[in-house]
Amino acid sequence: MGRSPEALLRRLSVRQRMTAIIALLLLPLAVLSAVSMMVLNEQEMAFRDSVEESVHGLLPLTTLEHYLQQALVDELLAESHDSVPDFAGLTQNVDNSFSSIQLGANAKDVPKQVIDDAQKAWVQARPSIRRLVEQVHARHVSGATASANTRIELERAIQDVSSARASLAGVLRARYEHAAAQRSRQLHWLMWSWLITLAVAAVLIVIFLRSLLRPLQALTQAARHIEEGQAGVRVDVDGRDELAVLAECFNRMTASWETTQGHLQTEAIKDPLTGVLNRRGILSQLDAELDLHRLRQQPLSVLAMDLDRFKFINDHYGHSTGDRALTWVATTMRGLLREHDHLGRHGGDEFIAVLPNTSHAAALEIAARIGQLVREGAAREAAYPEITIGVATAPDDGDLAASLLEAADARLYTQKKHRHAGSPASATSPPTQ
Ligand SMILES: Nc1nc2c(ncn2[C@@H]2O[C@H](COP(=O)(O)OP(=O)(O)OP(=O)(O)O)[C@@H](O)[C@H]2O)c(=O)[nH]1
Repeated sequence: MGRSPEALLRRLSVRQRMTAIIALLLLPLAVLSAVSMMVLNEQEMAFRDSVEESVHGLLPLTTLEHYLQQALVDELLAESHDSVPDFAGLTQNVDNSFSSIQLGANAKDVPKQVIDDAQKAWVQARPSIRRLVEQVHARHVSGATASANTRIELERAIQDVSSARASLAGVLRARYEHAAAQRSRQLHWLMWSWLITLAVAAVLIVIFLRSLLRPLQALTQAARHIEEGQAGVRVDVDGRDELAVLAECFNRMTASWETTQGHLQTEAIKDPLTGVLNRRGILSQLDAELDLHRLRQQPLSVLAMDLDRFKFINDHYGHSTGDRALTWVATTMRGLLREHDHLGRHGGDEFIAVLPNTSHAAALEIAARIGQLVREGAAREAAYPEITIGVATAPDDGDLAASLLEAADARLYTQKKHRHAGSPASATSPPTQ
């Protein structure tokens, strides 16, 4: 697994990982939400300032321009329904507007030259406008008409106010566009921040979930393999988390189960008295060796063995002496046979030996050696039996367990018959007999 992020994560427990993942997700999301709120709030305030600035800057100039134009139209008669504007108030608003724009100019959002030009236009126009407003006011009170000079002055003042208003509108538009561009950058920045945070969160969640799912999948798969009967199934133990502990337990449990199963399987095919294979074990080995024989086309021999006068031993020396005799015979035969030969107790005082890759002649020799060893034992010890052996070989006697055992049994009982009739036959009779 190496030192992948998943492997590093698995050094922490699942509980620690969950806490870390929640902290890692919640912290940036909380910070990002707070920053987003601040940015949006700031943008709203900037927008409100921009509107107020437009109202306070442009409205007085527009009012003045409108008033002077009205005065021109009325030929300075000042109609009774048209009131004189509060010049001082309007002037103050325009001045405030310029000073706030200049403050903003420090932030370099509008070229300074543009603001200076607009302010110059306003400063130039202000005295004459003031004077005109006062004149109009005076005439309004007295009802006098305007002189030609006043008209010219009035037209010039209108021009000055109009140019000041246009300049101011340009400044405000430039400021608005600058602020709008900034807002758009901020929104982009916020959008990317959210996207990156969510992408990182998604990657973290995927790594976290994989660090949980992978070991669970490995455990599930291992359990399935065991269910299907596979042996030696183990899961990799990575990290130090709860799932690693579970994997370790699983492996220990599987190993112990396999050991128990091995013991049970061995016990199931073992003869508890003699330690050689029991009937089931020897027949199953015979089947397995016959499969190999068919595959490799090598001869396979079977010895069917029956102890002689065993009933007599039991009856005269007791059952436990009979047991000892059985064990001695089994141990003697096992010591004589090759390691890959199989020996089993077929039942009572009957034994079967399965000799892979053994010709009939070789099997007869082995049978003769067994017979001789057992006879020697019986000669030494009165409570030991003798033995009769029938030999059969595949493929000459067939290549099925039943046919081989039948042939070996038939030869065994032929010899037994001869023995009981008092003319012992050779244990090494050829299978053709
Ligand atoms: N001690 C002991 N005796 C057993 C065991 N299993 C079977 N027997 C006895 O083995 C004897 C087998 O009978 P037989 O095959 O007729 O005995 P035998 O005297 O060898 O007869 P032949 O084979 O004709 O020579 C019986 O007396 C069974 O009770 C065992 O596990 N222990």
